[in-house]
Amino acid sequence: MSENAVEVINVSMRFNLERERVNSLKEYIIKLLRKKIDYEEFFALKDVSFKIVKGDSFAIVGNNGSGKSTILKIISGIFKPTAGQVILNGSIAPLIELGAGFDMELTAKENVFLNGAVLGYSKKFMHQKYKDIIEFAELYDFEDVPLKNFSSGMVARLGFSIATVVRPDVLIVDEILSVGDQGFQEKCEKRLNEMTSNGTTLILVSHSIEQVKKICKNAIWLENGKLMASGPVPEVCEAYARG
Ligand SMILES: Nc1ncnc2c1ncn2[C@@H]1O[C@H](COP(=O)(O)OP(=O)(O)OP(=O)(O)O)[C@@H](O)[C@H]1O
Repeated sequence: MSENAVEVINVSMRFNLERERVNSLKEYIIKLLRKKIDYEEFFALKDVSFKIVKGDSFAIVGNNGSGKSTILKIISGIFKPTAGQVILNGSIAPLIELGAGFDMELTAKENVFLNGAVLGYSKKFMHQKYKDIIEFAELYDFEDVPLKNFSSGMVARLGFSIATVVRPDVLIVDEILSVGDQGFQEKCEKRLNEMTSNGTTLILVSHSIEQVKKICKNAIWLENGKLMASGPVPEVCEAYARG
């Protein structure tokens, strides 16, 4: 058995960016037929390698556009990398991105079951967990309210609560903590600490260095898709702060 929960090996990710603005589908098709669309190759990640040991609390830090969400999407299998590979040992529960896994027309209750199904859990299992989910999210008075009437913080609370009610081997948390208020953030941090104490591996993306220092042991720093530093949180955060 490998001691690593995640191994990222020489991963690169290339996107094709359109160089010129196309104003309509008609214009796009005409240009496409005349082969006049120019693409610019853009590397969101360049030859990135790192390992995350089982049970670690691991942060990914870096400025806007540095490739953090892209690497999370590659680890969770949403994107296939252009080059390199990811070895994953165990189950993974990517934290529902704000709004992405939800149907805003449905109620909180309906969304819990919808998300459970998307994550592959049975209806029976979701019935057992339902009360815990609503209680942790503190949404007892809003069970039958459509999500479109929720604040973004309330949606985030529901997403966090669903993703953490089960104990996956690897949990991914992308910025979502920053949306909740102070009290809820502390509750989330406590739950994350409990989960890592029980063997879950946590991968956290956060712009709050204070939060990273509180929750995580190890980290990497990405800049323009390149790995700038990796190691214990204090060292990586210091290097990041020095720029
Ligand atoms: N589907 C896509 N097509 C083209 N370019 C993309 C795509 N997804 C991301 N990019 C580009 O890749 C780069 C890295 O994006 P990414 O979302 O990984 O950054 P990030 O570090 O998560 O940023 P932030 O801190 O702002 O969330 C950006 O320049 C972005 O424009």
